[in-house]
Amino acid sequence: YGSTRPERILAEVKSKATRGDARSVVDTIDQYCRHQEWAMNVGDEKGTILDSIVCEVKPRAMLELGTYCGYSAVRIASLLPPNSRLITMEFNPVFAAIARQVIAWAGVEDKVVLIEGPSGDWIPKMKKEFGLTSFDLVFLDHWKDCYLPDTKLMEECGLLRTGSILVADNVICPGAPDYLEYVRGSPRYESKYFRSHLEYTRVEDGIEKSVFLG
Ligand SMILES: O=C(CSCCNC(=O)c1cc(-c2ccc(F)cc2)cc(O)c1O)c1ccc(O)c(O)c1
Ligand SMILES: [Mg+2]
Repeated sequence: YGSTRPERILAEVKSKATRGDARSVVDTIDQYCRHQEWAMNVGDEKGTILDSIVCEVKPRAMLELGTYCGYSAVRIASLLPPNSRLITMEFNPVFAAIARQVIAWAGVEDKVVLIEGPSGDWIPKMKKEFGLTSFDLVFLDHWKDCYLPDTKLMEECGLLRTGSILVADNVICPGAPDYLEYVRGSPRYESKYFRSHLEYTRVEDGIEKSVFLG
């Protein structure tokens, strides 16, 4: 039931996942999207790659571009050390409203700040709005043709420091060719491709991890 896919995902979480248990929220969404209806969460396979990077980096300040239903926000927040923050940005108010409820159900709302609006408007304001110096880790999972312009904007706004890490979903499917060419060709990045599959399918996709060298 529910009129939109995100509403049906939220309904599934409320009926099947244990309140306050982030892992059960993640597993419930994966189960639903694998067996009932596909949705554009990073998913379990690529999610495991993301988990390993989050655990390795232990970010104090992390940014996610593209919240959707909050699946990866919950996944990431459950791994963050105490007094670390994930700022997650969603353009679509309908997605944001659902994500807030999924994040609350998982009990990670004290680690997640969800902001709504276009990334191009928000990125120049982040330092002032959040008292930030830079992001330790950025997860790009929003419009694929925004990966490159937003990366350049984050560089220009001084939101990346030597060692900041960019993790990009969907670099093969739907694909972000201009972004890939940039981070792989630029002397300012050290890039690595993690081969995987499009969430819940056998279609090839992958995650690109790029370290900003300053
Ligand atoms: O949806 C958006 C943009 S943000 C979501 C970006 N993410 C994707 O597009 C995305 C897509 C796919 C994918 C889709 C179809 C396929 F056949 C194959 C792959 C997979 C992913 O993992 C993704 O992350 C939005 C914004 C503002 C609005 O007003 C609005 O209506 C919609
Ligand atoms: Mg994605």
